[in-house]
Amino acid sequence: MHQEPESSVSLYGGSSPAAGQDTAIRAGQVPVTVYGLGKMGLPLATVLAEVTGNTIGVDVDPSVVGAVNDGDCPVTGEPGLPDVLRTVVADGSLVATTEGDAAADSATVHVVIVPTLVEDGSPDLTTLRAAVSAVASGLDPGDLVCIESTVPPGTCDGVVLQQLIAESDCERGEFGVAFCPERTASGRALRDVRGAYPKVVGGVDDESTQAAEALYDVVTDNEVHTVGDATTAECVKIFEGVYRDVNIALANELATLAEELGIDVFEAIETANAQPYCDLHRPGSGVGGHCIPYYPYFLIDTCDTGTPLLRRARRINDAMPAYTVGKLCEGLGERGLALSDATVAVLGFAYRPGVDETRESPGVAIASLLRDAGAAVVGVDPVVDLDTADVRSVPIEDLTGMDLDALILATAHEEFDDIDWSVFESPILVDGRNALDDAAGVADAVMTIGIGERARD
Ligand SMILES: NC(=O)C1=CN([C@@H]2O[C@H](COP(=O)(O)OP(=O)(O)OC[C@H]3O[C@@H](n4cnc5c(N)ncnc54)[C@H](O)[C@@H]3O)[C@@H](O)[C@H]2O)C=CC1
Ligand SMILES: CC(=O)N[C@@H]1[C@@H](OP(=O)(O)OP(=O)(O)OC[C@H]2O[C@@H](n3ccc(=O)[nH]c3=O)[C@H](O)[C@@H]2O)O[C@H](C(=O)O)[C@@H](O)[C@@H]1O
Repeated sequence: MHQEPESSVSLYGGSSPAAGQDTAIRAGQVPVTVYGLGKMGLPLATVLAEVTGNTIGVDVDPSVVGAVNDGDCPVTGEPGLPDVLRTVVADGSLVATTEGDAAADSATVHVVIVPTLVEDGSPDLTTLRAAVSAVASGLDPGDLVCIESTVPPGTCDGVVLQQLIAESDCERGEFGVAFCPERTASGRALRDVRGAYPKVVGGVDDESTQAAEALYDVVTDNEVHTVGDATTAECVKIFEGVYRDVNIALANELATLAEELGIDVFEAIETANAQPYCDLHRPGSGVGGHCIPYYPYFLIDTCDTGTPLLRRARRINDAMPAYTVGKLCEGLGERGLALSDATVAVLGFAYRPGVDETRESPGVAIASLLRDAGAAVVGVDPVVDLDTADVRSVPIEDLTGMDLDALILATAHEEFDDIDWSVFESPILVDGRNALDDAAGVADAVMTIGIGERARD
């Protein structure tokens, strides 16, 4: 499957001195297989192909594999990625396949970056285990397995390592396992993978850490931060995520206080953040994606130690879609209208601007609450194909001809900046992202999360 170098070089077990490993990686003597070619896996596989010249990408979705092998980029919204992908496919540095077992056979480095989702508050490692099974089928002594999927603490040591030993012919100590988290965000993935931030690596043993350090020293333009073990590295990634969730919850709570106090919370936040000891986040209609809303459960559900703050933050953020709908009800009530009699447009189903992802998305939750209350709902999103049965999807331009009682902005896509608000007959606007200041002059009522009545006047 991989290009057959004169001799494959293993990174684990000291078969080549550290100095030689860099050269071997760049010479294509370290064949790499990446499992998962999604929003993060494809940019990662592309960069690994750039630096190793000998990378295979595995995905279970034949359409993804087909597109990649045609040199087409199935991941949207990533500046620069289509061109780099086309180049590494054309020169043979990257080949995609659905055949995980075969791709594992010829690799000496295996990088796993498949989804780790949460079902009913519990982390679901089914997909991770499936990818690890493919790795096990081709695992050889000297191989290195790097887990980049975000996982609960203890997964590399307690799940991945054990599964590899059970499902391969290798013993502990013959191969390496390291956790090497992706500190990457959609929309800037290529830049982030190449080294916007230091790369963290932590192995199940010192040799794994050193082997992973050798690999990522070649991949990142930034530093490689080694930590004591894989569990510490897993915690680094999750701590970053729960820090964000808790701080967004704080911002959301302060926003509701600001409305009672009649101030503009954004002015207060911006002013407070002007000194280095404060980093208040932004309040809004909710917290979406398959990362930030999920990561707290990687601690809540897997640790015995109580996590009341993480739980409370999740409840506060999960309540923001209902809070947003509640503001609409207030506005409709002032006109003697009930939600069940209203026609409402929800602007934004993606969880954040420009990203084609709706998991845990606030806009989706808001539309569902509106429908449950009997409202007629239309949805508008420039990047997401709305295929929910109960929400009629309309292009932005069709909004102007519609008889709408209200519009709710759930996600501030830049395309919404061009909406001519003057064409609407005095609708109620609920601004979930403080992004509609242009509309204030024309809409009858703009109700912004975090801005009180007095501050609006
Ligand atoms: N999306 C993001 O902003 C970030 C995600 N991450 C982490 O990266 C991991 C992947 O996330 P995304 O790339 O966003 O997911 P995604 O949902 O965009 O892509 C996942 C890809 O994996 C494929 N796949 C599923 N099972 C597979 C298997 N057994 N073998 C091979 N491929 C398989 C799917 O077909 C899909 O193409 C997750 O653990 C996430 O926590 C980390 C940092 C940022
Ligand atoms: C700690 C951190 O900043 N993590 C980043 C995060 O990226 P992600 O794509 O999930 O976007 P995000 O900006 O965190 O937004 C998540 C959700 O939270 C909302 N959000 C975000 C920031 C904020 O101040 N207020 C707020 O309401 C967004 O609207 C969105 O619905 O999660 C990524 C991940 O780990 O998957 C991670 O790589 C990214 O660096």
